[in-house]
Amino acid sequence: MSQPLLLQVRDLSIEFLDHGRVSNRPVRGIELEIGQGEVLGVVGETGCGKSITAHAILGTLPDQARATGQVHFNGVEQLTLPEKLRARGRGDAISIVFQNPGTAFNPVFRLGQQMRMVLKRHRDLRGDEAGELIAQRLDDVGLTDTRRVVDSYPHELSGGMLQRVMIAMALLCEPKLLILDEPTTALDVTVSRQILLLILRLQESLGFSVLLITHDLGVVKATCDRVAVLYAGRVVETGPTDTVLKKPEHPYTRGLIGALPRLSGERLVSIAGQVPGNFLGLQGCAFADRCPAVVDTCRRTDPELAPISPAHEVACHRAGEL
Ligand SMILES: Nc1ncnc2c1ncn2[C@@H]1O[C@H](COP(=O)(O)OP(=O)(O)OP(=O)(O)O)[C@@H](O)[C@H]1O
Repeated sequence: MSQPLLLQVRDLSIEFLDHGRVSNRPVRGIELEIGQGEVLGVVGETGCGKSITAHAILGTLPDQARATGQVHFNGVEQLTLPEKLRARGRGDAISIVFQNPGTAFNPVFRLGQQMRMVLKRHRDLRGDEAGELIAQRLDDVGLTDTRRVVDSYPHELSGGMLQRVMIAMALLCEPKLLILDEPTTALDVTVSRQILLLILRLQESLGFSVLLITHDLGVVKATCDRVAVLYAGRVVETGPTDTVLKKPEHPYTRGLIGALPRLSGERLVSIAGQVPGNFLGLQGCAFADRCPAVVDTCRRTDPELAPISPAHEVACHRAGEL
């Protein structure tokens, strides 16, 4: 990576506790890096630990969860910081846009009021100054009838418009990192595409970094500089998007690529089997039961993430052989 590092996640593990005992370990030693102005895609099937990793980075894990490892943001370790000092608490550092805009807003306040509350809390801005910035951000996201938008309640706008407002709101405090958790899953294909292109355009002009969580490699291909493929709470392959998609080394990544829709109309090949329901007590490689290239070693030892070429890392005993 050529850019200076903005986010570095080292050996992040997350456990859930039930009556003082560990009931699940959905994240098991995740490693991620994002450079300044870079777009990183985090991809994997449902239940692989994508969202919960984002919550650990933000410092918004549920009370019964415990995170270990390191999350360095701008060189400052976040996991051990008091809540108020965390990057998330400052508003100008990390913002998040969730999948479902319908539940992200307070239904009883007009959208303009909600945006003003954000500016007052995080930037101590109010009055005309706040109004101008809100109008500018709404214009940036393609909502030109700003008066109507700020006077609306959330239920008065379409899903696509609300998603744009959510992006505008997330950018009000000029974050250095924008986390997008399946930002367009709830939208139809055309609107989803417009929103992703919009985010990329804003990312280029405003210069923030993006962590894009998705289960769709097609979206990663169209938008991300680098990609990290997650399986059962671990990164199994990571590298520049072009390299990983053209020369995938992990059988799981190959499976995800095989499941992408083709223009040629070829039949989709989905990966047989399912992600394990609970990752506690897993032995060996978590993908072994679904892997077409499994050998004995895979069932005994969990492979480490290791470089296979500059900037391209894979956690597979068979990497380079297949
Ligand atoms: N509040 C919770 N209590 C207990 N376990 C949880 C909780 N939230 C998440 N988990 C566990 O963490 C696992 C990973 O969840 P996560 O939401 O991060 O998956 P994901 O990869 O983002 O999936 P999706 O694409 O469906 O959002 C879940 O399968 C579940 O076992």
